[in-house]
Amino acid sequence: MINQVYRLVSPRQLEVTYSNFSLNSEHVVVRPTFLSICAADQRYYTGTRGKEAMSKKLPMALIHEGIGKVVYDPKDEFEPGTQVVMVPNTPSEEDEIVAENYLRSSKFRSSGFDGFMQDYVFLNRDRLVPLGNSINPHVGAFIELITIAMHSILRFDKRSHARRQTFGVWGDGNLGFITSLILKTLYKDSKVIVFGKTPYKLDHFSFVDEVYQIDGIPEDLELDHAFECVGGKGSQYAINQIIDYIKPEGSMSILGVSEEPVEVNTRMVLEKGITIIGSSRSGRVDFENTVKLLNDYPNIQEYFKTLVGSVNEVKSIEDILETFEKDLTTSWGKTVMEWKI
Ligand SMILES: NC(=O)C1=CN([C@@H]2O[C@H](COP(=O)(O)OP(=O)(O)OC[C@H]3O[C@@H](n4cnc5c(N)ncnc54)[C@H](OP(=O)(O)O)[C@@H]3O)[C@@H](O)[C@H]2O)C=CC1
Ligand SMILES: O=C(CO)[C@H](O)[C@H](O)COP(=O)(O)O
Ligand SMILES: [Zn+2]
Repeated sequence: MINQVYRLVSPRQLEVTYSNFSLNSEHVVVRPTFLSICAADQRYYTGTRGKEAMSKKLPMALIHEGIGKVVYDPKDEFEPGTQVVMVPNTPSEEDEIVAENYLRSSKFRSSGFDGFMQDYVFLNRDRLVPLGNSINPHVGAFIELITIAMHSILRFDKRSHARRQTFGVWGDGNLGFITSLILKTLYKDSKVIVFGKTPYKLDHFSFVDEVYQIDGIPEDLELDHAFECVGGKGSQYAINQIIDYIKPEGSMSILGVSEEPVEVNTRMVLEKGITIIGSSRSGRVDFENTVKLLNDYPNIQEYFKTLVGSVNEVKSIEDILETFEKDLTTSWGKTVMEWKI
């Protein structure tokens, strides 16, 4: 079977390549339906990912957030038409301590391994999680980003001390929204405070207890634990502000990706005995937990719908380019592609 793969070859330049796939293999074949653009895809698309990574990882198909429908399963375990979310992390070994997304041998789609911008995606059987019919497909498109927050909260829960009166979340964008919403859902008795830069964005966080602009935080404010969901240059400022406001022995989860190393006030990390928890990507179990969360708390989906920035029909390479450019100029929410190419 000839499959068309839409690969980024250099910044802002895509090419169609044709790859041959055997239907007799073990892979389940999925037709993507709704895809969503991640900040990581934009770093490759615009070429800001850094020269070395660009030359090492390109050409490749972008996008690691998406859902689709099964079109062919050689073992007939998935009915054709089954709605599934695709897991971008692809492990090749198991470890009893190290999770699949931290194994250096794992491949991650749209990071040196073809992502979901293809006519058909050929996936190992365990890289699909059935969605059922009660999940809105526009929200479904960015389930992978929800799994990132779920994964980091699970890591935090296992590693932090038990006092959870107040959580701080830095970042008034997509990941900050998702993380604070899940914290508010899972830790009902805890206070969640969001810290951001833009009043218009902070207005979307109607479900949290308090929001502050980062230049107007009360001096006596204190937090038990905090999540950094900023990334880029802003993450240095956010991390150091967290160190200032967190109580001794609190945990700080870092999720934002920075291209350059950031300077951290290690003296105060030591003096306060802060636990720093790095968190990257997610694995199958996080997708299962996330689908369960969306089904267990139908109300949460209503909030996630407010994170859908736009839904764009994609029928050609020009449409892909237009959608990536539109995403760059969008200040709020996720850019979703309805994949009709
Ligand atoms: N660990 C992981 O596995 C994953 C990490 N990420 C990373 O998480 C980061 C956030 O992603 P996403 O939410 O989609 O991006 P967004 O751009 O939507 O969100 C970041 C937000 O933080 C705001 N901000 C900037 N500086 C500060 C600051 N000092 N304090 C508080 N807020 C600040 C930004 O405002 P403004 O735009 O005005 O500067 C923006 O609104 C990115 O680096 C992304 O790559 C994403 C997915 C997975
Ligand atoms: O977005 C992500 C997961 O959803 C990760 O941040 C992304 O995979 C990082 O990868 P890269 O090293 O290619 O930037
Ligand atoms: Zn991502």
